[in-house]
Amino acid sequence: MSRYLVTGAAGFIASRVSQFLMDAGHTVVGVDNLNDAYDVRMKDYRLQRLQKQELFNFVKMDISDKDAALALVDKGPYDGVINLAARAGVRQSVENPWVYVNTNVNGTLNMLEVAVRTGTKKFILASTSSIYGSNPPIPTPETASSDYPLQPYSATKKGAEALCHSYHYLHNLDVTIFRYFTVYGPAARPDMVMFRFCQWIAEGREVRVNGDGTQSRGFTYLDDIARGTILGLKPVGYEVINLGGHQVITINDLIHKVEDLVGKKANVIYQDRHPADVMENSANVDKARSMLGWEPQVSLEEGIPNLVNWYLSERSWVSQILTP
Ligand SMILES: NC(=O)c1ccc[n+]([C@@H]2O[C@H](COP(=O)([O-])OP(=O)(O)OC[C@H]3O[C@@H](n4cnc5c(N)ncnc54)[C@H](O)[C@@H]3O)[C@@H](O)[C@H]2O)c1
Repeated sequence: MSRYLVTGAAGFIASRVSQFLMDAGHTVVGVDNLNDAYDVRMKDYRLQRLQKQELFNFVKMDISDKDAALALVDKGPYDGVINLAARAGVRQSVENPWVYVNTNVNGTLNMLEVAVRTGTKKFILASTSSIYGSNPPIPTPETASSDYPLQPYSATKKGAEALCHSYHYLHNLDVTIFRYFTVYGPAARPDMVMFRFCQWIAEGREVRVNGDGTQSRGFTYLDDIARGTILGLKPVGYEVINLGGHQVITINDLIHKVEDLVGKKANVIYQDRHPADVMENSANVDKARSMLGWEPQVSLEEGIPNLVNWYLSERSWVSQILTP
């Protein structure tokens, strides 16, 4: 069985990736600094579930701290480093770009060093669809331009991707970069639209929508993303691969679906659209299909009820979670 270093392990995606790795019998060294980018109770919830399992070893640390990061060398060797820790989110990066550069660029550099210094052959980086800017071809292939990031978040991911390429070139590190499109599922990030809509509708709060709600998103279910990420552990050389859902839905239709499932009418307040928001996003996943044999399996018809039912079953505490 193998041993993987997973950063951001208390996070939405990395906690699921860690779970899937352990389900397959692998050991996970999970790293997270449990920062307060969003309500930390959500991170504690995910982490507690992982920490109940013997195959999980948690290290609380900041990946942007070089000395702390390099201490992970002594905890090696690893069969792969899966670097999913990041400051995520487009809008917050406009307000505090420094923390994004520290985590997403310096942190990735530190994890690349850990990989090289432990003789690790495989590195996975989480990147983002927002790297494609405001007007990419739809559905967006990996060949679409990512040369002109529109906010610091995308710019830091672009920098992280470039660092990965240099380590691949210099050290022959095998790298898979995943550009995830919008992800949703149980224990979702509270700053993202799916969680907010569930909470706001279920609790009778105002449902704030940026723009008129006609913008659409290709949502991808968490388990599909976690499965795809693990498929990316196979040797590929250096590849950038989209992982995204095959189904697109407008924000207004999403509200209607959640209303039906929760059994309450939403009190929708339409606000000005933020310039950092794109009108449409949807992934071309031909490359993931052909290189990894990956196919999204969970439809919105199945995935949205999974999230809403999770919310309702955990309502006693998730109703309190702060949604920025
Ligand atoms: N969720 C999405 O829709 C989405 C879309 C595109 C890309 N991504 C990328 O996928 C990855 C995972 O995203 P997520 O949605 O699970 O986010 P998340 O915020 O839930 O998870 C990230 C985790 O990393 C940890 N972290 C942040 N900075 C750290 C640091 N300096 N040191 C150690 N740990 C740190 C956080 O505490 C958090 O638990 C990120 O790289 C993100 O940019 C996510």
